[in-house]
Amino acid sequence: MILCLDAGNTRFKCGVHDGQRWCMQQAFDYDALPDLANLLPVVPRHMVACNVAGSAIQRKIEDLAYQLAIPLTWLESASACCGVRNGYDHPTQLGADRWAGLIAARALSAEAAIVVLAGTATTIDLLDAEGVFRGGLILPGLTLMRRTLARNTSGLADVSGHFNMLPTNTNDAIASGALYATLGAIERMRVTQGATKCLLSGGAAADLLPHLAAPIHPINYLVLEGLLQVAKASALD
Ligand SMILES: Nc1ncnc2c1ncn2[C@@H]1O[C@H](COP(=O)(O)OP(=O)(O)O)[C@@H](O)[C@H]1O
Ligand SMILES: CC(C)(COP(=O)(O)O)[C@@H](O)C(=O)NCCC(=O)O
Ligand SMILES: [K+]
Repeated sequence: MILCLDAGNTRFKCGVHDGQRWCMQQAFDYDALPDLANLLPVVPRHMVACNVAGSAIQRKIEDLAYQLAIPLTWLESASACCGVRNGYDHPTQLGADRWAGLIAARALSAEAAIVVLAGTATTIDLLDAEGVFRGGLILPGLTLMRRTLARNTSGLADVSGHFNMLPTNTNDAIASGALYATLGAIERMRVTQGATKCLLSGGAAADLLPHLAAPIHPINYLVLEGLLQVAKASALD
């Protein structure tokens, strides 16, 4: 019984796996973290976590493990793990959530793939057919793009608009601009790297999905799948 926890900059994602299947997979606001023990369907035996949200969140996750009285394994980016090799100049600089996403992608298939995590930031990473992470992009996420425009202009507000190929009002122009920028980066990565297969995950994935060309594989909680692989490789149960 493994508790997998992915701490992102907006929310944390939590999954409980019983060795056969996920008993729970859910995204929570950080307010819920101190009480998470009461929200779990079962008592886990181990926790595997990754965190890109800073040291205060790290301490809260450590407190949770203490409260549950279970060992906590942190996933940190490294040179290699679970059949993936890390091509970053400094492998430990890579966000642990991206590393988990790449590990999950490799476990799902041995084909080359673009891994897109659409969260607070959007990351677009290339995993080649040999399991090497070759490099990737970091963009502001869709919400962050819209919010940044609103914060830094006097004429634009953060009001949700709709996607339009040729927007004719301000709100749609902002929403469509953020989508075009993100879709353009994904498609350009696919074309220039010759890897058309694309795995898509993250809280904003649903906004991107209708606009991306096949083959596109939406996967809920890809980072949790990567953490589970790490748990399995460490023979945690
Ligand atoms: N209920 C929600 N709460 C927060 N963000 C949401 C929600 N539904 C969709 N989103 C979108 O998902 C993004 C957060 O995705 P997530 O994968 O949880 O990010 P992170 O891993 O960075 O915390 C937000 O920036 C927003 O675009
Ligand atoms: C790129 C990120 C900010 C994404 O964070 P998220 O959107 O998941 O909250 C995170 O993976 C991070 O802090 N990475 C470290 C730098 C890097 O990956 O190069
Ligand atoms: K992300």
